[in-house]
Amino acid sequence: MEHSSGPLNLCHVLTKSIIINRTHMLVHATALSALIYYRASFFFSESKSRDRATTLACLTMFLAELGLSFLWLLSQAFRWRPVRRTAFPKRLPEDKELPPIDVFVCTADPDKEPTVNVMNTVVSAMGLDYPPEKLHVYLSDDGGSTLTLHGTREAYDFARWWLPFCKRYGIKTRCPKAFFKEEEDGEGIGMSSENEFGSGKKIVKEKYELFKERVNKYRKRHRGDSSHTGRDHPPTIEVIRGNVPDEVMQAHQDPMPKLIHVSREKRPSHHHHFKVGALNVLLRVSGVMSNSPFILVLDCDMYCNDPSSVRQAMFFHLDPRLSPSLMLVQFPQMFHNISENDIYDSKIRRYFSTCCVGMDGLKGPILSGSCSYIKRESLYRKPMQEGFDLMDLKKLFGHSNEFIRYLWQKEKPNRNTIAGDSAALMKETQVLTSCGYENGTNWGQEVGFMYNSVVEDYFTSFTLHCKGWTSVFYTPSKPQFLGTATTNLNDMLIQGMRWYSGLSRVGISRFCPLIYGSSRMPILQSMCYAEVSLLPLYCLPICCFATIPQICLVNGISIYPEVSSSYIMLFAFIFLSSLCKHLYEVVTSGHSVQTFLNEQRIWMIKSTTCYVYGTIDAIMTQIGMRTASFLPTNKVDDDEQSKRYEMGIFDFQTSIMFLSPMVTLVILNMASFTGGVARVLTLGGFDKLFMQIALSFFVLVMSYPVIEAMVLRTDKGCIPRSVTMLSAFLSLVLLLLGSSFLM
Ligand SMILES: O=c1ccn([C@@H]2O[C@H](COP(=O)(O)OP(=O)(O)O[C@H]3O[C@H](CO)[C@@H](O)[C@H](O)[C@H]3O)[C@@H](O)[C@H]2O)c(=O)[nH]1
Ligand SMILES: [Mn+2]
Repeated sequence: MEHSSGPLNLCHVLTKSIIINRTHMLVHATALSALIYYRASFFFSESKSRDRATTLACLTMFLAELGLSFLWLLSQAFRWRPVRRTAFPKRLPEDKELPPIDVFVCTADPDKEPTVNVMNTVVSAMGLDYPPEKLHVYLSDDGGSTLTLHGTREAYDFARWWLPFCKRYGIKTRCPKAFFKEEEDGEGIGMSSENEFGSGKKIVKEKYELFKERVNKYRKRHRGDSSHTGRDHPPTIEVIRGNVPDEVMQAHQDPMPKLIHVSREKRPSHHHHFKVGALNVLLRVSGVMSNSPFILVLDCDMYCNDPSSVRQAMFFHLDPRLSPSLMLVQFPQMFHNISENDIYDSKIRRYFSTCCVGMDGLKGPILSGSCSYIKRESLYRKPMQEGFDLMDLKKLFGHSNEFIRYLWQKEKPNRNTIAGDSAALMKETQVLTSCGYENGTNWGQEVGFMYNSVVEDYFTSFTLHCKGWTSVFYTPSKPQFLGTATTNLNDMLIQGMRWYSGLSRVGISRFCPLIYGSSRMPILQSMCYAEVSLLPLYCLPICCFATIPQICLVNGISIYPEVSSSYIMLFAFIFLSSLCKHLYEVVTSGHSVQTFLNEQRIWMIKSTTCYVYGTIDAIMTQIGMRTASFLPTNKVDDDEQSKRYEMGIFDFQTSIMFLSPMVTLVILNMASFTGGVARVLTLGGFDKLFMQIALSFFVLVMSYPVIEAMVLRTDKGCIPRSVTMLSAFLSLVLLLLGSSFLM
């Protein structure tokens, strides 16, 4: 479907990065081999100076070093062949040749996900720069809330004013909330309010305020009067027509994209599989309503910031060189509420600028759950797979003949675009959204988005990559989507715990990427998947590094080479080489040294909190002692917390479960650093203990915000005295236990 001569897009291999990365890999790997040789030879040498304590401590550290080296090795797959993509907008086919699109927006909890914000996402999706008759927006409401349904109707009414306004004046920011904020901040398109645009803007602003007011009024009036809950409700499907009768809207007869509200049936007796269950329901409902070959998946907070994203995705999906095996085009998740300092690494820079870019040069990035244009067919079968008989299809997809009839849209795309909500069609959708529909089928196992992990995005794209599909990562200069990032420690750690539990669950299951993936995809691609799923395992070496050298230091046990030995250079080199490489990656991705420090610190914090709990949770879920859970992340701002975040001040208002391990380790390092310095001053042995003193010092420098919140701060975000006392006690116990174990 190429329009004019030349391809729709190009993929550039980043040669300079490749040379630097591979050279660094070679040098660093050589140094690591030397370290392994040094440690191993220690155990095989016949030294008299070796006592039980030193052997035990050195053995544990050796295992920790091996663990770190293994994870480092896996992470090199991302650095092997990074690429960048460009596209040629002028070569895209004309509108009439473009395929239809279904947009899936998921929401679950009107308390944590404010309805007005969800509707902003919905309206921004309706505003995508695409022929309206080819665009269908499906909103999944997992909470089964009448507020969301009411809000959707109101949003549709508002969109009737908003979309023509955007079209008329070429407005690029089609999320109303973002548009009005830009205008307030003086970043808008800057026409005076005297002219036609000004009066048009005044009208839509009034309509927007009215829309917000009506939604909020409804929320107040109907709070708590619903007879059903988020876990127990019947299905409802509604093709939205708005609250205002059509004749009132005479002036706005422009064709509008279809908006469909879907709330699947949920019963306590049936596992609903959280977001991924909702996505599979949308897949079926849209399958009988519009059945578009491409699907944009959005979280309810991820609004479309650039209406052209859909066309940008088509540069790849319509490219005949890529298209036969291309399952998805992933845009980076970006966030509108990140402060300059970004103390919690809410941007997840490493993932989007190193991992995704690196995987793009292999078989393609992991699905990120949002901001991705997915090919419907990829969720149904392997690339180019033919030959199913009807019984096979029913076993895979369930008993709906209607759904199966429209399954292979490829032969005749767009044959079932919503003509109206005829009674028969509505009845069919009720069947498809019922909670028992999937019984005895292969939904979530063979077809659709995959169950078995709360990180459905990761696991779905893993299985699809295993089946031979590929994906593309594309980062245009303007952020295509903007979401709400977690900007306080508590939300970040809770979200992290869910992610790392879901990821480790895959890592420890039969789908472990290194085993299951390596025979089904190139080894480098499976290493990337493995690194992501085993990421929480960083907790093991990091917790060793934060305790063992320190306990040994207090006891005068040396576990590193002496300052006078040349081997100390080896340890120093490995330490500096990994820090420098990280710094290089941060700086070349356009970030500051401060970002580098923040990322290091957050990595340490996560390693001692959510990586640990995530792994424990995954193990318990795997052996059946727990059931998986997915509490939606809070998307409501707390003013005081937001202020602290903006100022770059850590907010430690979180549970004791997260605080105590972190604070315990910091206190242990404080104690060992002071004890160690006192020891070398009085008893000598600086030469032997220097590395351990330096390590404790490094941990303390990186943990400065924790120390400050413990010792100096008294505001609401500080670390409570009780936690400090408990942690001091725990670190004493740790020190005594460790010492007695070693002695
Ligand atoms: O039972 C549920 C729970 C959540 N959601 C929706 O899922 C989306 C993502 O949930 P959120 O709470 O924002 O989780 P995050 O951790 O921020 O989401 C990231 O991680 C998820 C995997 O854990 C991915 O699905 C997301 O796309 C990705 O942005 C939201 O729109 C929710 O409304 C549901 O529809 N049903
Ligand atoms: Mn989210």
